[in-house]
Amino acid sequence: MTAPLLEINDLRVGFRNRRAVVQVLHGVSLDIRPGEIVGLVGESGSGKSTTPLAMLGLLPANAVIGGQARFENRTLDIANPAATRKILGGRASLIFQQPLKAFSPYATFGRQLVDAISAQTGMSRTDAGKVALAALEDVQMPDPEGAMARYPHQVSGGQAQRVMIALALSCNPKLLVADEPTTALDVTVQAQVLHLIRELAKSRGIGVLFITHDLGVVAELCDRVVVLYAGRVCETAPVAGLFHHPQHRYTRALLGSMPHLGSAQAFETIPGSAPSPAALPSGCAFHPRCAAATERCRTELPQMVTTEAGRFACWNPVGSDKGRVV
Ligand SMILES: Nc1ncnc2c1ncn2[C@@H]1O[C@H](COP(=O)(O)OP(=O)(O)OP(=O)(O)O)[C@@H](O)[C@H]1O
Repeated sequence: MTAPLLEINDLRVGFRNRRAVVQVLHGVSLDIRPGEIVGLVGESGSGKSTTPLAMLGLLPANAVIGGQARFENRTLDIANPAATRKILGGRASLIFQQPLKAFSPYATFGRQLVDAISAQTGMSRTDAGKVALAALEDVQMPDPEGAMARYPHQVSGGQAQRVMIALALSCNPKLLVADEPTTALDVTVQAQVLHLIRELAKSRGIGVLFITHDLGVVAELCDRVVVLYAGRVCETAPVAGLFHHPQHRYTRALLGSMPHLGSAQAFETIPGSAPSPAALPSGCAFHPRCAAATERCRTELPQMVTTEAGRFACWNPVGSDKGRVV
């Protein structure tokens, strides 16, 4: 197996407010290999966005960060966002949900791409223009030359998302963080953008961390999944294994809450709501919402168990229902 491009161990993040530090991530570990697409899923507030922002050195000044990270075999000083940015700058790119927020409405895409590429690489504007055009061709932008002359309001949401991906790819990143990039798109355009991300990751060996709350997208796109609950990884496994044999009760509940197309089976809702980081339940944070919770779940934090299929942290995993843990 190839060595990880990025490894994060025991990532802890808190946000300082006037009275205290509210802990939001409690020791998140994950890795991403070249060409691998890792999905990061979880409910709102579970820490999906905080994780990559910490990895990229993009958290605000009130963040208190701890843990270890390595990128391309170099140790990152994760507690020091400026030092992390220095190493990752130009090696990692971020795309997010609202592409139009990445661009000024007052300048053409061509001008903005050329500005960004020449600022990042020191290239002349003429050379940066050629790189920009090639990047628009790589993302299969219809009429790439025409797109260079267009303003952001003159293109569709899907096309703006392609330009943002072109911008992200123009610095030849090794790592791409995609934070819900297709949530605002209609389903056909969403499928095209997912296909594009997969093709680019595989052909260029880019490691992708894809953040989403949509398990359908994960099934279509990702190689491996990391499930977050209340700032902790509760399960991680290759996508097929996780969908067919989830171990953590929360993972199973999430899968059960997916609508099944063409199936008469009603989807289940997860009772209650995700806890606030400032008031986490004792033991397993999911226990108040879990029908299979035991006394141990209420009092003791579950330890991470590693199996051939993946890792999970649950005192009473789904596999134990059949008398065995797979
Ligand atoms: N700058 C900040 N200052 C204080 N608290 C923050 C800050 N950024 C995030 N948080 C808190 O950290 C927790 C995790 O937020 P995060 O945005 O990572 O969750 P998420 O899983 O991405 O949610 P969503 O799906 O809604 O985007 C939330 O409780 C959020 O309020």
